[in-house]
Amino acid sequence: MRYAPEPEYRHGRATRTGVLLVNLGTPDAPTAPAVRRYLAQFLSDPRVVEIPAALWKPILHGIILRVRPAKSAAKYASIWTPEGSPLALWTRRQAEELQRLADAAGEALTVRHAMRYGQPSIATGLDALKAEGCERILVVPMYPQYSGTTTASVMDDVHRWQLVQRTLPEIRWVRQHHDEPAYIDALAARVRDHWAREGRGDHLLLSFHGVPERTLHLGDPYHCHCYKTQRLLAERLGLTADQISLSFQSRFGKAKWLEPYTEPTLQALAKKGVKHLQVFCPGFAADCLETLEEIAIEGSHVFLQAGGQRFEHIPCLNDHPAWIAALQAIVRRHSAGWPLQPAELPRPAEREAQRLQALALGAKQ
Ligand SMILES: C=CC1=C(C)c2cc3[nH]c(cc4nc(cc5[nH]c(cc1n2)c(C)c5CCC(=O)O)C(CCC(=O)O)=C4C)c(C)c3C=C
Ligand SMILES: [Fe+2]
Ligand SMILES: [Fe+2]
Repeated sequence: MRYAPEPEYRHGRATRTGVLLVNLGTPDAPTAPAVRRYLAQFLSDPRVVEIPAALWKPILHGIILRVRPAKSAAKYASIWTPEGSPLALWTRRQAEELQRLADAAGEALTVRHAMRYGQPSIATGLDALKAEGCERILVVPMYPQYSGTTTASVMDDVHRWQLVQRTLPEIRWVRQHHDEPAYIDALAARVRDHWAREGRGDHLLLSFHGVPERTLHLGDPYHCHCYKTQRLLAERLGLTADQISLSFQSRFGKAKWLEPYTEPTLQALAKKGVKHLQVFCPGFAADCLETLEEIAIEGSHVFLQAGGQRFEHIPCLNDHPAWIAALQAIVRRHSAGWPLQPAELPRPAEREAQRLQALALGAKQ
């Protein structure tokens, strides 16, 4: 059959609005086989690697998936928690906390989380929301800065799910939130919290995930979004141009990626005389391998080796209350016009009228 079976349909039940928070995904375990499964799905996505499949598949299966899983698994092992991968646990917690805020406000929202690669899948999340009576669903890719490599891929997967639905919910999505005031406020609150505990460093470096440079020339707005986030955050924190800068991390492969790269930037800052460096990753909604291993562990080594004296990684937004409140604001704005209150029950006066009508009908028979 072409279409997935519809959930049991109940007449007259209250409909709800669903929210699906979607992040990238992460392996199930810090082991080479689990990382291989994850990377095979991730790196086969043509949105992520824009090399013709005939050229890319032999490289992916012949080289990358033989070598990288063991190396990456060792890195994952260094940041793994008793509750699993940090990215998985923070994303789950973000959905739980947003649900709690909606419940407290009396809003008929059902919040779930999903992962673009690995589990829980986007299809599982959408199936569950539909089965819970959500006739309207807001998809929130947890990427503040839009990129074809990430945000668009989430929507590809949502569209694949839609192709096999007989009854479609109304779907909206948050394309980007890199300049949303509530997001900038949450970033500023996170940095100020850190300053209150550790003091203010000599310099604040914002490290964003990189993408191949050619995507910029082909029209991807990611690079501009990162710079705008930096400008707005600097304004909100009252930092001048020499107190804050931006770099791009996590380069993959041989091609040129967006510059400046994070690693040489860390060395250059130390050489320039920055003693106390604080690094913050506003492009990651949750701490993950790229922030906890690449920045907090490796980045720290690089900076100290180059002559720096003190290095701190400022945690990502994770479950910071200002960020959950920002998510609530983003959801409210994007669901404007959708009923967020539970479907209204008949009011007493209407019920009385119905009772009288029923009596009158009965008397006529
Ligand atoms: C191969 C190209 C890659 C592109 C393009 C890319 C873009 C991109 N990624 C994120 C966010 C995350 N990436 C993470 C891990 C990760 N990224 C790549 C490759 C590309 N990313 C790889 C191969 C990996 C896996 C780890 C490794 O083997 O090095 C993560 C962390 C996942 C976790 O489990 O913790 C995140 C988050 C963004 C935002 C982005 C484009 C803007
Ligand atoms: Fe990545
Ligand atoms: Fe990395």
